[in-house]
Amino acid sequence: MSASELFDRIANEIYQQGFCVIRNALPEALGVALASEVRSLPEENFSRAGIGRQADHQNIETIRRDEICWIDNTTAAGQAWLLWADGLQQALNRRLFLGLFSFESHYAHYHPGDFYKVHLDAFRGQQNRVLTVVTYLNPDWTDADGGELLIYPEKSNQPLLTVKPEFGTLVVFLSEEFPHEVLPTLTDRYSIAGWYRINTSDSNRVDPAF
Ligand SMILES: O=C(O)CCC(=O)C(=O)O
Ligand SMILES: [Fe+2]
Repeated sequence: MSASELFDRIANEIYQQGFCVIRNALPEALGVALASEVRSLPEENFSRAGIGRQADHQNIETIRRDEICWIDNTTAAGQAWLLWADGLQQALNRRLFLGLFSFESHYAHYHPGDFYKVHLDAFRGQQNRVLTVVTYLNPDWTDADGGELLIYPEKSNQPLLTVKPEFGTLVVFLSEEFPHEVLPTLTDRYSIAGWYRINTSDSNRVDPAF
């Protein structure tokens, strides 16, 4: 699938249903570079992620346990990823007039036993995170490894989708509309989670939602 075919497919599915899951979507060489980088970063580059300004440390650990490292363009892999994400941003803006303005993303490492309970990536009305993008960097993932992403409809606890965190799978969804969770993983689980924002007057506030 060419980049433009892939971006067309994402745009169509976002337009029609608000989410899409595509296997083997990430360009192979990019996935390989990212999978290798995330495993070679020093442990101290990763830190426990937060969930909200009020939550204390203990609370956070009952909700999410992953460790994250924000991606910038100081490495070749980071640069290639941000370029790819920019291509997707431009394609979605051209096709859907979404007005996506900026992109932020981090590597996430879930150690065995780690999870992320049901949550939304953005709060309605705050117009901060508009679109979530997740991709997985785990070659040889098996069903026994757990760690699935479950995506729920807005008002139901029956999952719409179960996604295995397999290398190259790409998940895109409207951040305000789909509660989702990561089931406990049994082995090390590596991914990237990213968000496109639109340009609001408060977009320069530090971490408005999270
Ligand atoms: O890794 C995943 O499957 C989803 C991660 C997620 O929901 C998040 O980081 O907000
Ligand atoms: Fe999320």
